[in-house]
Amino acid sequence: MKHLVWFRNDLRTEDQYALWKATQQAEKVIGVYCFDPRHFALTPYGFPKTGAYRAQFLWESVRALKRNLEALNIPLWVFYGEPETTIPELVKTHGITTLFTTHEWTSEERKVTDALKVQMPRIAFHELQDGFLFHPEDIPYPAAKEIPEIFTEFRKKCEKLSKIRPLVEPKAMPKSNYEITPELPTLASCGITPQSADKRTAFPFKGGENKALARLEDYFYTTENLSQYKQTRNGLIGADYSSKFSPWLAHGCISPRKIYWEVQQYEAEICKNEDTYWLIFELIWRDYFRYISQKHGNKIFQLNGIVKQKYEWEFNARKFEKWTQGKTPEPFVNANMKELAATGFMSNRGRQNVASFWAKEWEQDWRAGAAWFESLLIDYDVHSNYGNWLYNSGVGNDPRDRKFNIRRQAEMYDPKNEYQDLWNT
Ligand SMILES: Cc1cc2nc3c(=O)[nH]c(=O)nc-3n(C[C@H](O)[C@H](O)[C@H](O)COP(=O)(O)OP(=O)(O)OC[C@H]3O[C@@H](n4cnc5c(N)ncnc54)[C@H](O)[C@@H]3O)c2cc1C
Repeated sequence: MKHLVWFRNDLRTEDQYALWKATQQAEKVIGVYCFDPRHFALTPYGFPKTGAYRAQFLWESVRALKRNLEALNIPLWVFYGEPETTIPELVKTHGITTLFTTHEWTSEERKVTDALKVQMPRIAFHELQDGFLFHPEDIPYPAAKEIPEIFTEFRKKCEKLSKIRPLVEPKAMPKSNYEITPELPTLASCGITPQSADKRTAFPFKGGENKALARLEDYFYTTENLSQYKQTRNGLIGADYSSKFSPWLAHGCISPRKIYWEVQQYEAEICKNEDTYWLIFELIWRDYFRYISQKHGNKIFQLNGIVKQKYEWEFNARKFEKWTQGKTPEPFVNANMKELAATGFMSNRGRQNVASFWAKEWEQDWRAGAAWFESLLIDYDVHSNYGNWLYNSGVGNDPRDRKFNIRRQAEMYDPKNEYQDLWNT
């Protein structure tokens, strides 16, 4: 059996189900990653779907994956091209019989997978559920339509009735499995001009599995910041107010299960408190939005979202420019938007405020805001981004439908104006 692992948002070797399965009883295993030109095209709003910060992080993550696979004697083929064009050719030249990949269900990803299946009818496709904390087969909801609309209900039932699966390791292949493959296409060939993040960045993010593990080691064991996580997570400045795991999770450089088991170890060895639990709590939010997107499908991209109530929305291009450039009447919103534009990152507190301002204060089409985040964020993840935008815009899973008082938020979370001074002056 000759196996191909098609990597997408799962750029790791440890605890990666598609790779793990592919390396069981295989005669040959190769990997493929495609920088899909459609991911670098312009959105209808006129800015790129993938901006320079995320593109750079992605490129670093793919390069790291290639090295880590090499250590397992597995070659990684990397193309700039659509998977529907490049993969069938690779399958033919390598006599591949079976394709392993992570199951993706959002419409753009689905279209690509389905087109590929049509083109390769003789290839056995294994799409594995991965990237969750609670595996879909282990949750107490047999069908996606049964996922509750209230997060707390989901969390409590999963915590009570589901177990987190142990980690899995791929098998190394014999040396004869390896073949030399071309270097990665450059970012320039994807139409990206590399851009370095502003020195004021909260974190100098670098892509790849090893960097993810290094951050985990640092945040848990070197600094023991995990012991204060719940108290500091609403911070705005610097590396350590929160874990900064999101870009690695979004690209699949680390699995949420790995983080979960590491928290268990930390709790056994160093300290167990509400703060250490809270990181798991937040990872459950991440899972929740994945399940919500499975449940509601394309509704998560639609103006009225998943609620029945209809709001009046407008799209004013001048307001959009002011919001994206950090030129609104609200200094706290401006500081956050400038940080995003200059670094590709923004704190969770900042994201909630700028989203609320755009959608609730100015009552503008929330999808434009979500598209801007998609372009800029290093940690862009379709489920978390659209799920949170729906939530903050009053068309998602927030039973309270809140609007943030931005001035009050700035007083509470930036009482000495340090954050606003950092970005607004
Ligand atoms: C409007 C809006 C858009 C967002 N878009 C994204 C996105 O595209 N990608 C993304 O990963 N997160 C998104 N978030 C969630 C959250 O802001 C980030 O995950 C978090 O700020 C990342 O920093 P951290 O890793 O230090 O988080 P930590 O506070 O250290 O949390 C640990 C992990 O828990 C998860 N998590 C925490 N908060 C949330 C949340 N509200 N929703 C889902 N998962 C969460 C993340 O995986 C995060 O890495 C968005 C939030 C808002 C309000």
